[in-house]
Amino acid sequence: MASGSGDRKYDPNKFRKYTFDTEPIPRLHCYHPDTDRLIANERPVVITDTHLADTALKWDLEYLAKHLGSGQHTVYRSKTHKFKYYDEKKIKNLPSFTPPTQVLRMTFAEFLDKLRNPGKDRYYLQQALNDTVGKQLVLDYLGFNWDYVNEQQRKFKWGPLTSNLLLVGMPGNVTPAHYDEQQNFFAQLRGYKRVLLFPPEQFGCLYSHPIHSPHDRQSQVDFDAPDLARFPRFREVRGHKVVLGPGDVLYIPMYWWHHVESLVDSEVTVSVNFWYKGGTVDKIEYPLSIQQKVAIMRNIEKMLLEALHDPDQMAPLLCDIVKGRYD
Ligand SMILES: CCC[C@@H](CC(=O)O)C(=O)C(=O)O
Ligand SMILES: [Zn+2]
Repeated sequence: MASGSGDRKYDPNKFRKYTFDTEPIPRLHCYHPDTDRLIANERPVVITDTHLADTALKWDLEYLAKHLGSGQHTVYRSKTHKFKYYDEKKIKNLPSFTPPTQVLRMTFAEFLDKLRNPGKDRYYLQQALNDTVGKQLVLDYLGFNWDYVNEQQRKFKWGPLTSNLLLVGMPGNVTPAHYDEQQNFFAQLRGYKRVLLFPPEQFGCLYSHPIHSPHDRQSQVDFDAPDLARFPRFREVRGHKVVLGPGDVLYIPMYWWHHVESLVDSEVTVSVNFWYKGGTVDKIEYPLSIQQKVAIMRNIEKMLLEALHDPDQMAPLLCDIVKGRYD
C-alpha cells in the first residue's frame, strides 16, 4: 500500500521494526513561522518547498555515471546491512578493534558494477562533493538554493559549511545510531530513507562508545538485538521518525542521535547533506543547554583519558568522584 503525501510511493511496512515507540517529526513549509522556531530551538523538522537541491533531483545512477567524474570515490563495503562509521585515525588507540566495514576507492563505473553484482556484500558510496566532479555536476551544485541555506546559516549563527557528502546507498542499507557535532541539512534526492532521531537528552540511554574508540559518537546498542543487560536504559528511548522522499530536507540538529535506513525494496537511494560547524556562543547562559552538557562530558572524558593514559582507570576514578558523594 503506497503511503505518504502526494506522489510519494513507499510501503511503510518495508522498514525494519524496532523495540521502541516513535512519534512523527513535523513536516512544515520553509516559510511556515514554526519552521524557523524549531530550527532556532535545535529541534528536527522536515522542511518542504526549499528547492534546496532541486537541480540534483535528476541525479540518478545513469546521470551520476556520466557527470560525477572519472575520479576515485570512497565506497564502504559491509557484510551486513549496517554501515557503522569508524574513525580510521583512532584505530591505533584500540589494537583489538576490527573494522565492521571496508573502505574502498573506486570509480563510479566500478561502483555501478558492484551494485549490479553485489554478491553477499553491500555497498555504500559516501563521497564529499569536491572539485573532481564533472562540469555538469558543478553547474547543478551551483544551482542549489544557496540563498536559502546561507540565510539559515546567518539567521541561526551557524559556523561555516564544512562539506556536502553525496550518499548513494543500496536498498536496505542502515547507518546505525550516532550523533554528529555539526548542524545538518539533509536533502533526500532519490528513493526513500527513514530517519529515527533521539534528542541529546537521551545520551544516557544510547551508550556511545568511549571517546578514544574509532566508534566515538556511535551507539553501542545493536538496534536489531539490543543487549538490555549491558544497556538497560535503552528501554527508555523514545524516537522521532520520518520517511524522507525526493525533495524533502530534514534538519538534523547537532548532537541529535540519528539512525538512517534506505527502504529495503526502494530504488538505490541518493542523498546529499550540508554539514555546518556549530555556532559559538558569545556568553555562557544558565541553565546550560543539553548540547553544552554533552560537549562538557566529551571534554571531561578527553581530559581524563589524557591524564590517566589508561581507559581502564576511568570507571574506578569516576566512581570515586560520584559514588556516595553526588548520587
Ligand atoms: C556518513 C553520513 C551518513 C548519513 C546517514 C545516511 O544517509 O546514511 C548521516 O548520518 C548524516 O548525514 O549525518
Ligand atoms: Zn550523521
